[in-house]
Amino acid sequence: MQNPVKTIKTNTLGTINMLGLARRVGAKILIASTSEVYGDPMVHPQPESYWGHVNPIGPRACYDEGKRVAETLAYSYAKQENVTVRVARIFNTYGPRMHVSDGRVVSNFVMQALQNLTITVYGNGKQTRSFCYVSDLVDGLLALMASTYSMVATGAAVEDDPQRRRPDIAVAEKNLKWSPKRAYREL
Ligand SMILES: O=c1ccn([C@@H]2O[C@H](COP(=O)(O)OP(=O)(O)O[C@H]3OC[C@@H](O)[C@H](O)[C@H]3O)[C@@H](O)[C@H]2O)c(=O)[nH]1
Repeated sequence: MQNPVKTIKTNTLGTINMLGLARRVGAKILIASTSEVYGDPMVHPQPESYWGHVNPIGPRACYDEGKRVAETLAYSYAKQENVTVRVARIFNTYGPRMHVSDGRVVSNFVMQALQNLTITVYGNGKQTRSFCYVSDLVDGLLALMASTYSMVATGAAVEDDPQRRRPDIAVAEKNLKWSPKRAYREL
């Protein structure tokens, strides 16, 4: 990632600006989200109901978390401000008119093959992706914008209440020599 700070600013502040504009002019707004909201997923294939497995401070975090915040903003504006939002989680898309230095795998391999350069397979090459041809993506986005379907939840307040929380404090114990002093029974 070339510019992590600009990446997260664009995804957060940029989305706030656009959602504010949509509210002002009464527009329906499409949030072009990403499969990256699932991080390195533990569930395959990934349904919309899956919350993901994202490293919040990893090298991709500004993009992944920025997009997650963008989705949160969209649904918050929908619930609180009645903005009509549609969120599409776009997977790896390819097709004509990709920029030669886009950097994604399909255009990289095509450019490398055309220039007789070595194909750059990152890592062990065992990773997989689902690729979507650009016209299929456009068809899907048009259908989404034309539909009345929205994922805005209307359930009870406890709908995403975490089932378990318990911190592993080994790192703080080792590096900070910190551990909690008070047990429940003393309070
Ligand atoms: O030259 C390359 C480029 C990429 N790769 C590999 O190919 C795989 C795909 O990587 P890409 O850079 O094309 O993109 P990704 O699939 O990770 O994400 C991209 O498409 C999906 C969208 O949701 C994301 O927003 C977008 O960044 C990765 O495992 C990557 O390591 C190579 O082996 N060589």
